[in-house]
Amino acid sequence: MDRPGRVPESAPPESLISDRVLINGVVTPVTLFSDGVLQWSQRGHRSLIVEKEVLGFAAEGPKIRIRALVGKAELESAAPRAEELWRGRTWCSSLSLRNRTGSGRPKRLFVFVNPFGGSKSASKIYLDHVKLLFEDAGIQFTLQETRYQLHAKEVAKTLDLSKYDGVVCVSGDGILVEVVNGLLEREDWDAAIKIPLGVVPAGTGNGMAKSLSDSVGEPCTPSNAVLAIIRGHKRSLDVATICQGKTKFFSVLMLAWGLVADIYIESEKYRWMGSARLDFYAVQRIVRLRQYDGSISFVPAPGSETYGEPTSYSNDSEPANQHIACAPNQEEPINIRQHGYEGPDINLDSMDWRTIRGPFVSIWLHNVPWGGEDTKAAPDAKFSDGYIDVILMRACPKLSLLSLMAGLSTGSHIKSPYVLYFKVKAFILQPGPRTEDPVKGGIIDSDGEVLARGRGAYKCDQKTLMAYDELQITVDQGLATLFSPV
Ligand SMILES: Nc1ncnc2c1ncn2[C@@H]1O[C@H](COP(=O)(O)OP(=O)(O)OP(=O)(O)O)[C@@H](O)[C@H]1O
Repeated sequence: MDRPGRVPESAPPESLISDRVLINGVVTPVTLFSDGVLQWSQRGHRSLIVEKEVLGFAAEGPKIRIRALVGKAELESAAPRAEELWRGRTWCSSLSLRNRTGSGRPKRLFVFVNPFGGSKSASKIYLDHVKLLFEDAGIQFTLQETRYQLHAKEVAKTLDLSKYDGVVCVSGDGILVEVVNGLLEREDWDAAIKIPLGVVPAGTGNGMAKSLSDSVGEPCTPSNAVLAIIRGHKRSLDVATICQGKTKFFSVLMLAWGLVADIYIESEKYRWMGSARLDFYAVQRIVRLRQYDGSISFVPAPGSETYGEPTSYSNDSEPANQHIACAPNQEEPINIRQHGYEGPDINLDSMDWRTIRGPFVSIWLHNVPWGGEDTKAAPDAKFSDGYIDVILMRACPKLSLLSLMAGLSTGSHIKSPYVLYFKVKAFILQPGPRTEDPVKGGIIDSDGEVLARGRGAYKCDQKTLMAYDELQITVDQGLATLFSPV
């Protein structure tokens, strides 16, 4: 608590309660003000903003234990220490009331931990940061380790949400996406999707956690993410519905086709390299650059109307069977859901569509600015503007492409003359074959899930949710809710 006291303002807040109490054995005058500042004198003026810095209180006989975060170093490293012992039950109830009411702090949370995500550090992050801070904040929580792929989605589909004030994912983005898909596949999806979702970065792809922390200029650390959840601030998040006929996937981060998808997915074979695999494989792909035929159509957001040529809406993505989807190279169809959210209720026919024809190097759609902790893919993306950002790359000299890819960490790639960057309300992707090898198709990836693999693409014998064919993407503004630093 080594901070100077409050800077006096012209109209000072009222004192709610004031007393002389024992702090670490020393009688000290303390005041709680109406703006939530707790101020005392001990070797100079010192203060705490109750709603922001105090995690919790506990009455211990005649004493109160206050648990607070004290200083940046502790905030970034580990759990805070229990700080001071104070006297008086009136204080306890005043502080608790201040701390709990109005701020929307969660009291009961359901916590997923993926022990196998990223560098397998989620369990340690849970023990070192999440568990301790939640305990200090007096939050009750239920822990669920994910045991297999899609386990989190399964649990989210049936969880009794009335028992919780939020669902937290100690993982990469993959578990968050599973939870969103699970919630939206419930019959009560419209109530279920309102539950606030928290992300504590513990995977390889922590794009959502990074987007949240960067929006307030904080480092993307587990402690910062946990504190944001404890404080209980919330923000809305757009959800994109990707559909092919009746098959749907709900995305909160991104969709990639072409170079970016090829780098993410094909570099899996170099997983042993850690995150360096992406840079290593990106250079390989740029040296032997592929281009893809195909086209995109979109409803531009205001300000993006000059991109592409006018066209009319047509949706040819209707597989024969209404409840199954089957990629052309698969023998067995994948069963899909029959209940739940069907996507935003908008009349696409009546909208002004535009189109751009390939060949393309890459098509990348982004919902939030960061695709990972080092990838500022869509610098202008907003959590809930109701639009998706499109980053379109055309063929360009290899050196320019290398410098463009290097600019991904700062977002400067969008200034390249070979990149088009604009916002859309709805989007249709018609993926085609590689220009230099037309018997081969590409990969379509959304939020880490391979949605479709074309003929001859990497691991094209594996099952995918959709066929390498036309996909339609629509955005539902602010459908989901996130715990957020502000
Ligand atoms: N016990 C488990 N064993 C194997 N895979 C799991 C397990 N639990 C969850 N998964 C899968 O791990 C994937 C990655 O999850 P997570 O969100 O933690 O990390 P990521 O950063 O998105 O990806 P990764 O770390 O794998 O690159 C998810 O798709 C999830 O289905």
